[in-house]
Amino acid sequence: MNYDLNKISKEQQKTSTFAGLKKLLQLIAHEKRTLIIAVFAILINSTLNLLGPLVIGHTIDEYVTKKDYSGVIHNAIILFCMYLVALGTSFSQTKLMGGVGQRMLFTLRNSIFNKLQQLPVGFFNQNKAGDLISRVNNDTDKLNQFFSQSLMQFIGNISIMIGAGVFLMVIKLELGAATLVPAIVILFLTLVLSPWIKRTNALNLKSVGGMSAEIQESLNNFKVIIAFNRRDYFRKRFDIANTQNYKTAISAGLANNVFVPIYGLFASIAQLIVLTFGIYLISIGQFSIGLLVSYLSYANNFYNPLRQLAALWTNFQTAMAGWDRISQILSLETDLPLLATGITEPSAALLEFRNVHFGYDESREILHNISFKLEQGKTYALVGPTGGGKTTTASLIARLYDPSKGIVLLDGKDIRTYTPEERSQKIGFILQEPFLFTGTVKDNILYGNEQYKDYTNDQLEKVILDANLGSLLAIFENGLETPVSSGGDSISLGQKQLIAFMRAVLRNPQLLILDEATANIDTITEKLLSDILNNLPATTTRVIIAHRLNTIENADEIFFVNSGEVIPAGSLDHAMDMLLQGKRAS
Ligand SMILES: Nc1ncnc2c1ncn2[C@@H]1O[C@H](COP(=O)(O)OP(=O)(O)OP(=O)(O)O)[C@@H](O)[C@H]1O
Repeated sequence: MNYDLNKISKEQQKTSTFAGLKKLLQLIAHEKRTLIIAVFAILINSTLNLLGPLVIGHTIDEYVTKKDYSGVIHNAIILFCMYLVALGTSFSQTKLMGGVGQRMLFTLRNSIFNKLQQLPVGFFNQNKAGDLISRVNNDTDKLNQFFSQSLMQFIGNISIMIGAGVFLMVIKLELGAATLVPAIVILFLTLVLSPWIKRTNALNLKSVGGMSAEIQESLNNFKVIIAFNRRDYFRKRFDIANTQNYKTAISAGLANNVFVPIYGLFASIAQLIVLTFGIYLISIGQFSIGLLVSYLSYANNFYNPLRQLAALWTNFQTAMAGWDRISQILSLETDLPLLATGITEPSAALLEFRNVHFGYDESREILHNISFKLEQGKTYALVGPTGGGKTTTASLIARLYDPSKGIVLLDGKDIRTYTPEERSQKIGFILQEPFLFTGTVKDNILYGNEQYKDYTNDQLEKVILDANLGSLLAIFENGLETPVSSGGDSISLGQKQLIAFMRAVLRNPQLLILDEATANIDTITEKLLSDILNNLPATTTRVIIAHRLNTIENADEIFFVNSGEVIPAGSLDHAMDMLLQGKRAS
């Protein structure tokens, strides 16, 4: 399945935008009350702004021309009160919408992060972490900016424009129609230019993601970069990503500002029309000076928001481009679905591969028609040349991936019918590169362990001793409280593997997979691990992947994994022969 977010087809993109928009509306559905109050506040604000010019025109025609200064002061006080109320409504809508924006940002980031947690390993193989981080941080912020700052200005400006347009038409129809002609041209230009604005902003967001991916990759590999003195290589790669970002940012900047002068020009043309046509109407006695002053104000009230709408519209297009990138993630379906029903048959085997085929992508099959059974309480070894398919086989046992054809049965049931919790309870997997996060040895041992999560150190130490893991814990200077950093750099690779080993064993799984789990451990500690493995409950099935054949000498059965085949190798000697015969991965 294609999980590469940068290779999503136009068709997929369309569906995901639609699904995404639906989801976006769902995200703010519970804010209905706040939104209604904010819209109400902005409508009051717009109405007051619209009434202002009418009061001014009326003051000129009724009081200024007749030199009635008490009337002027009276209307000035009314205007002042109107401006105060307008200020209050403007403040409250800003506050309300700021809250809506931040809450939406909060929910959205949580939704994306939750979605990322549900996606299968294939998704992370195909996408760069830096790009994903940029989507979670940067793209969501574009939406927040639109919701907290632009949306209400958008509604406010449109309502002022509609109101001003109505006043313009009502006061003098033919003058109103002439004043609004430039707006129709602007509307047409907006419709024509919008897709281009969205596209350039999408490219810019993509390049921000690309740059973030470069930074993340070089930071992750800084030791290798320094050791091989490849700083120049990464500098060049970053330079390319940065140049790309610079170019797309320039295009986006141009696209985002193109409307400002266009709108400005048309607003000025509209004012010229009002002045020329208005003065002509005054000269033939069909219009008053007060009305012309009001009229000019309404024309400004119509065209000024339009000018602001230029900026708001590009904000909207940027937000939508960001939303497209976010919704690409939110609309992804996992290819590891939980099946409601599946094959269930009584089986003596704890795990069975039945005619399993698998490839990481469609172009290349890694496992071809594999069938084998793992029985309860037995120890199995997977041996074979590098790249032969051992980790891939183990990954399918733990359902990190699903077969492209065939079926994996766990305890006689299709493995796809187990929830992730049930599956991880039954299967423990110690990966080649153990994952540790910042905390202590205790935090890392208890990762994902519901049973002992509230145990005190003393209680946990007792559990560790009972599980024969005491000798491993003793290797850590401060025992359970030994600090661990997320990269695991405060401890050695072998120590990391020991923590991963304790973590897996304490969960008491029915099936324990060790993928090169002792590759970085000294011979004495390896002997300790071997004793611990031998003393696991008699029902525990073990699958051991190892290059060092002495690690697997006690295995009940050895499988030779090579070139997409998993073949029973019989004895250790025979496995050794197969390896020595020079069978390499092809
Ligand atoms: N994430 C991946 N995406 C694409 N191909 C992969 C991926 N992981 C492994 N492969 C390919 O699958 C094949 C089998 O790899 P696998 O890691 O299963 O071998 P292995 O026997 O465990 O090797 P090793 O002994 O080095 O750990 C290799 O050709 C490898 O290139």
